[in-house]
Amino acid sequence: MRIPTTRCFAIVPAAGSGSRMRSEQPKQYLSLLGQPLIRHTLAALCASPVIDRVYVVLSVGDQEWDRHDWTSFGNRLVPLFCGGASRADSVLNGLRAIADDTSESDWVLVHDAARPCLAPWHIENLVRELIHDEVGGILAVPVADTLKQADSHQHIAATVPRDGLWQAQTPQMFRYVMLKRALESARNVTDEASAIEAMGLRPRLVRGDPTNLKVTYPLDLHLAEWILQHREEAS
Ligand SMILES: Nc1ccn([C@@H]2O[C@H](COP(=O)(O)OP(=O)(O)OP(=O)(O)O)[C@@H](O)[C@H]2O)c(=O)n1
Ligand SMILES: C[C@](O)(CO)[C@H](O)COP(=O)(O)O
Repeated sequence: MRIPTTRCFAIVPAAGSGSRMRSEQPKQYLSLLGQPLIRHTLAALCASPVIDRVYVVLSVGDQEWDRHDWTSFGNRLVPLFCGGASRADSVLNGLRAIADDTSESDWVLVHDAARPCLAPWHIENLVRELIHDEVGGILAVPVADTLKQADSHQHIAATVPRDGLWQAQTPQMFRYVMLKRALESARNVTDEASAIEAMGLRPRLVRGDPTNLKVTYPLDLHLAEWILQHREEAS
């Protein structure tokens, strides 16, 4: 793939506590095929020829990071101990921390540390589709199941038409200055795209696939292991 002249940086929010995983360790450090889960995520991003540098946003008190050897990634990987109370805070703190190393028009790909099965083609498809886009966009997958709206007694109140509904993933790719301004003015956003939407803009949906899952619950760790071991079959 032609390397874009505009630079692309990755920011990896990795300062969460993983409460839904119900594990002693923050889930980003749980063992996945003998390596900390986060190493798979960082390896996928650092191996990409279209990403110039990977910044991983760790919690200020992260005790785990320094127990591992990250030297194989060289200077392509930069840890930032500036995680915040929410994922959006962590991303914004990361953007502020790299202000001197980026230009306003650089692209930023925000990717969850908790998505270790990111494949090269996911990154390449996203960058190819968005590199000349006015706004940017996200990897996402069309909803496949029928969706039900629950009432307060967990009975079905309604069936939600799934036409046009997509499940958001990461990376989410926006220009540095647009994303920083959007997150500085947004309130209670779940992802970068919703901050951009709050500015009245419409990010593009780039089709991914379910293998780029977010490890949220214990079962997800086993699914991620299977995906990484059966990458060819799974794609
Ligand atoms: N204050 C936070 C919260 C989350 N994250 C990161 O955002 C990503 C996606 O969030 P999620 O899956 O919700 O992770 P956790 O918040 O750790 O999980 P939980 O909601 O179960 O506590 C994860 O890589 C997580 O480390 C972060 O950097 N800073
Ligand atoms: C950003 C994200 O992965 C898109 O699906 C998701 O919103 C993260 O949500 P979480 O609650 O922080 O896991």
